[in-house]
Amino acid sequence: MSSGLDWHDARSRAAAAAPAPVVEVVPLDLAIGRVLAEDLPTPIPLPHYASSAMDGWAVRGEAPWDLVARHALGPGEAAVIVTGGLVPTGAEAVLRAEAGRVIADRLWAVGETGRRDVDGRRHIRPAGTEAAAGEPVLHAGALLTPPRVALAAAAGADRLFVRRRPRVALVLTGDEVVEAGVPAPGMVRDSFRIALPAILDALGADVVAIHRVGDDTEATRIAVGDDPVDLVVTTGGTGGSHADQVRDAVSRLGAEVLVPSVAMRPGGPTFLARTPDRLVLGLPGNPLAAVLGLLAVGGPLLAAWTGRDVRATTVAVETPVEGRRGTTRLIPVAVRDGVATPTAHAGAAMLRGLAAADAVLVVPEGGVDAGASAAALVLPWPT
Ligand SMILES: Nc1nc2c(c(=O)[nH]1)N[C@H]1C(S)=C(S)[C@@H](COP(=O)(O)OP(=O)(O)OC[C@H]3O[C@@H](n4cnc5c(N)ncnc54)[C@H](O)[C@@H]3O)O[C@H]1N2
Ligand code: MOO
Repeated sequence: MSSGLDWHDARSRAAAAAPAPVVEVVPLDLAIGRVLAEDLPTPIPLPHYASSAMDGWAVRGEAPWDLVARHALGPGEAAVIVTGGLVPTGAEAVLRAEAGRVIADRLWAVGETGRRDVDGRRHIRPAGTEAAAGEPVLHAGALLTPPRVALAAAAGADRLFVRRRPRVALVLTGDEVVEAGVPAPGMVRDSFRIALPAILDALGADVVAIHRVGDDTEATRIAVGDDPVDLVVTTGGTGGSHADQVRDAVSRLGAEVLVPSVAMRPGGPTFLARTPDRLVLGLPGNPLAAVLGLLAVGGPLLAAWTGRDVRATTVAVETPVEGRRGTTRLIPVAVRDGVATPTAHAGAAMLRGLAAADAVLVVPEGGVDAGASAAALVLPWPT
């Protein structure tokens, strides 16, 4: 395996490989977590009619008022109104229920509160105070959080134009991999079938097919090209030994290699290629190496593809972290009060280090001094 492409270059190339977004229309309940593809102007002002902010009476003119049941008030008239109710034309204020009293069919304002409600022309929410008709209330590229979808609903939307999530097939390679139970010596229990779809989901993509193949180039070629997907993520078989058939399989599909390997450790054998009809992200078989390859290269690819931000942060380190010449080191860290501590058992073939981590420290070749800050990848799952 060559030393690989520089970490930053690999990530830039991955981001640049993202295809133009495909737009689809989804109902509001399926829009949460998606990225809006077009600006959303509200067709109506928000609120779209003058409404009451309190339960009480809409009033016009001075007390006492005659109570009427009409949607137009003359001077000296009042009508019962509830919170959110349509304010009658001519109304100048809403007198709160607790600040008015009806005596012999006539309404009076009570006390200082009543006087303030009326004199201050209070508790009427005029139309258009939140947005004018035609004003965009959400912009293309917005991640559709629950309040943003609620805002779209308030503007009368039933469906939204969103970016389609990339469809992904997983191709898990390895003669020695078993999918259930306790593995015999020489066999390993699969780490990826459950974890990778969940991580890809968090990165904004949908795993729609999963293949298991042995260490066989032709079977791998067929599996990689099999499904109508946008991206294939493979595991194992990247390392350059005689059993590492994934690169050969992808080249048989006429692939252009975009990232041949990355100068990072672990995860260096990660590659990204483009066949005529799909992208292929090749992850190493070692579990930690695979997940870090996915975050390091798949992260910027899928961020650019789905219109989300690459999630990164900075953390401080208490003890110096050594760099490694020509390589970016990736170190799972626990983070407490902004200070990162490497987790134990973080070998490329292990999982405990990542299982205990809150972030992944990105150590440049010069290392990180004690007390200094360094970049860290944010893990796309709750920690
Ligand atoms: N001669 C060389 N050997 C290796 C090199 C190299 O450059 N030259 N690179 C090393 C590095 S770094 C890594 S990382 C691995 C990459 O390995 P592969 O991508 O080829 O993966 P495999 O050889 O198929 O498997 C490696 C390891 O991972 C285990 N594995 C595979 N699939 C799974 C799975 N689904 N769940 C859990 N574990 C899995 C597999 O059993 C092996 O133990 O190569 C180094 N060697
Ligand atoms: O880079 Mo490998 O990914 O060390 O295990």
